[in-house]
Amino acid sequence: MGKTVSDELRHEVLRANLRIPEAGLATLTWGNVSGVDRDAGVFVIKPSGVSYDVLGEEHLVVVALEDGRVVEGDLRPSTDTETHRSLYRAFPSIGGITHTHSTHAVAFAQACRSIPVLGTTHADTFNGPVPVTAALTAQQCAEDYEYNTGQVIVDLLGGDDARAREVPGALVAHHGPFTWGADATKSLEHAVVCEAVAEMALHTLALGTVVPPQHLLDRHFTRKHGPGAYYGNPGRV
Ligand SMILES: O=C(CO)[C@@H](O)[C@H](O)COP(=O)(O)O
Repeated sequence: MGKTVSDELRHEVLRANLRIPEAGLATLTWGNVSGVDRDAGVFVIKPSGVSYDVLGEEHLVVVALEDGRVVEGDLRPSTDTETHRSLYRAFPSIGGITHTHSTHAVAFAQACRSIPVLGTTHADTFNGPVPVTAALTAQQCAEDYEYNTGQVIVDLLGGDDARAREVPGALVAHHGPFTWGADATKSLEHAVVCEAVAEMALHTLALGTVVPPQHLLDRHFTRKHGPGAYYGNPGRV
């Protein structure tokens, strides 16, 4: 079978995966990045359990958006593959997805608290708190757990693609952050920002929170992304 995805997409997905340890976002192999080719109806994702220091383009796995079948690749795709697939199918603007277990974002996920907007660093990327999902139900865990891990994010955002563009990430309760973007590279960059603002928020909350003025937050988001509807309650956790 000929190659199902471009060399460019493979290279971009590999590079984004290798930036997970470079950015200090993962312990062991606790993170994965994918990129989608919607015209081909597939996405490329990191194989499960493969260490970043041996990861190569030849290890990446190509998966069908429609039903999750492996269409190319010899290794088992990431355990989070169905979560990625669930998000790609719900939000058409998403071109890439990153999942990590980065320490400070996971702390908020484990506390079931959103990452509040406490400053312009956050507002530059996320037009609202990085929200946290409800915990998966026993049934959601028993059936299609990984797909449902994506569905709780979809439910959290109301399936709203516009909101997914303005707040390109969410915390899965008791688990960790998923971020996304126009491509794999942007999704990784959003994962870096998510972890950075989670750490900043944790320190700010310890010092005593001062809710930033809305006009300041709006100015920072809109100067980079254009006008948008502001979601969420600034500073409320
Ligand atoms: O969320 C999890 C585990 O809770 C995963 O992200 C693993 O930490 C990485 O799994 P693979 O991508 O190696 O299958």
